[in-house]
Amino acid sequence: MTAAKQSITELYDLIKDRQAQPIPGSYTDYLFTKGLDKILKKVGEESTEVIVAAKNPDDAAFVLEVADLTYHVLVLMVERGITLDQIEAELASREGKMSRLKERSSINKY
Ligand SMILES: N=c1c2ncn([C@@H]3O[C@H](COP(=O)(O)OP(=O)(O)OP(=O)(O)O)[C@@H](O)[C@H]3O)c2ncn1[C@@H]1O[C@H](COP(=O)(O)O)[C@@H](O)[C@H]1O
Repeated sequence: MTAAKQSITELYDLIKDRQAQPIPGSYTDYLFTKGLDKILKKVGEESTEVIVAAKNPDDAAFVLEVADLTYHVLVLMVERGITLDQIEAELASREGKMSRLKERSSINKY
């Protein structure tokens, strides 16, 4: 049996749907109702949780935190009216470009 998957696009569309047709009591509706500051606070919290989880050997906990952050970033994008197409276009514009890798001097002054 293959594991169920939800694509980023499916989740984005579901969140957009929740914005257009709110379901009172749903967590997504709660975030949209609270507004940008609350969504930003959650993105900040979830980012920190990803960083902490990445330091630990528990892969399942790390995956869970990355999924939480992904969901909250998608809510933020919908709130700001940014589409996945815009992100994909930005990523595509970088394809094939040489990264500017060069020796960097070590930082020894604080
Ligand atoms: N992917 C997610 C998802 N990831 C995380 N979360 C919610 O994010 C919250 C994060 O938990 P926290 O403990 O940090 O936050 P909290 O204490 O519940 O809330 P705060 O008071 O801190 O805001 C939890 O309530 C999770 O349920 C999500 N809620 C919804 N989705 C997806 O969105 C779809 C629509 O969900 P509803 O909006 O609930 O219908 C669902 O089918 C899912 O696919």
